Amino acid sequence: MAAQNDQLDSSFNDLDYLSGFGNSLESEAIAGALPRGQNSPLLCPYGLYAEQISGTIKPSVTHEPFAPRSPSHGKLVSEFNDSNSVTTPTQLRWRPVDIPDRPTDFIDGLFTVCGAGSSFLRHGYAIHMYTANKSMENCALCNADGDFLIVPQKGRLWITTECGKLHVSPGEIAVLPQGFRFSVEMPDGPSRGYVAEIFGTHFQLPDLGPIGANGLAASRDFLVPKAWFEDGMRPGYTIVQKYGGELFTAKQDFSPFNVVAWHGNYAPYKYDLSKFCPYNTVLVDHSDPSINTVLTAPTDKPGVALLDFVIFPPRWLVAEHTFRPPYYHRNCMSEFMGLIYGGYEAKADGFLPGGASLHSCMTPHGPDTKTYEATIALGDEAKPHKITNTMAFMFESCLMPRICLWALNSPFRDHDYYQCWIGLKSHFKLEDAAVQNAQI
Ligand SMILES: O=C(O)Cc1cc(O)ccc1O
Ligand SMILES: [Fe+2]
Repeated sequence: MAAQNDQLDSSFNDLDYLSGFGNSLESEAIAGALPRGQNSPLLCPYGLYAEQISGTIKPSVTHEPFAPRSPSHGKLVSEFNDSNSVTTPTQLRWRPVDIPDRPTDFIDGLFTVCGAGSSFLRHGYAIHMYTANKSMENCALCNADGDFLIVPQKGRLWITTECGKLHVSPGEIAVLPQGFRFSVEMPDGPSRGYVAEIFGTHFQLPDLGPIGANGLAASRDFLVPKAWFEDGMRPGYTIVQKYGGELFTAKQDFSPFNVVAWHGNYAPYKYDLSKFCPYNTVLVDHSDPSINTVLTAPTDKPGVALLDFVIFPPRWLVAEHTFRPPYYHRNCMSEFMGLIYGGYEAKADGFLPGGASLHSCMTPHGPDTKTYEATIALGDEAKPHKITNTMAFMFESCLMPRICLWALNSPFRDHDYYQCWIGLKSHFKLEDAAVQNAQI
């Protein structure tokens, strides 16, 4: 490899970021590299090419034609229909999927669980998971279908993008908008995580409404990489293009991470979930989980999300004479849940870090029997209580998901999930009601 930034090997240590959500930013790895006063000068500084999305040493078009990737991947879906997925209103749950022993990088380890709509029609979403153990080598992924929101559950991800480097640990998330080329290193080896992909829109911060100016995720905690580039020949470098859920490859002889400077408000970013400032009830009742929305991808209907990313972080539970765990419910949104670490307040067992559950539109769900009974046994004596060591999350959509067959038939599927509610007994006391009514 020829001339590169000095700190290539240590470049993920002590990374410095730009900050702010949706801000127009600019970054130069070499001072003076950004064209000033215009975007397309006849000659750019230092002999660079200007390119929309990036300002590069060589434009990204200089590659050989794309061809279907071999071996084909086969487990990524971006248009959900009866050729690749099925529907069921049944409550679904999965144990954490084992991380393979065979060398598997982020691309090979990625598989779709469920989703709705179509990347071709620019409306919908896909929920994927990955289990992998090795860095992508001499290749970069470019997703033409949509934006990726990556939630690592195990193992750090060192992500090189055309805008620079992001160092993402479990407990943090990264968003890689449509069209950016990126490469994922896995410094910890065995790694697992969740990915929400949205078609046709981008994530926003939720409107804070009556909360006012402060709270939930703060704009300044979203971190954007600083420009970083590498120069020189990289023979046999592969660009993997995800297009319509299929993967295509094209060869080029240089690294795509050759962007010396960039500006604009379209950039990858990361966010540390521990920075989230949760709001909740301070007297009675249980809030709708949308109160804990970190990011939302809207539809054209105000207030109806294509995909909300909601978290259940450590927090105080203080509500009086209230059933504090999530209430029993069925609702118009479909809820995919994952657990990054710890336990989840509605499930005493069976919902494990790295596992997942899906409760689709109008499918009833809620706390398992053990959680219900423990809550009732504690009764109204429950003091303010802090739930700690927990980070669960939900991808919630107004579109009804179809489920990929490999997820439905997975050996990690918990076929006994329904048993967690079967023991819920009727506590209805008809005699008490009769006595009370007689007294009136
Ligand atoms: O179903 C779930 O566990 C998610 C959820 C949590 C909560 O606190 C209230 C409603 C809800 O859907
Ligand atoms: Fe729910």
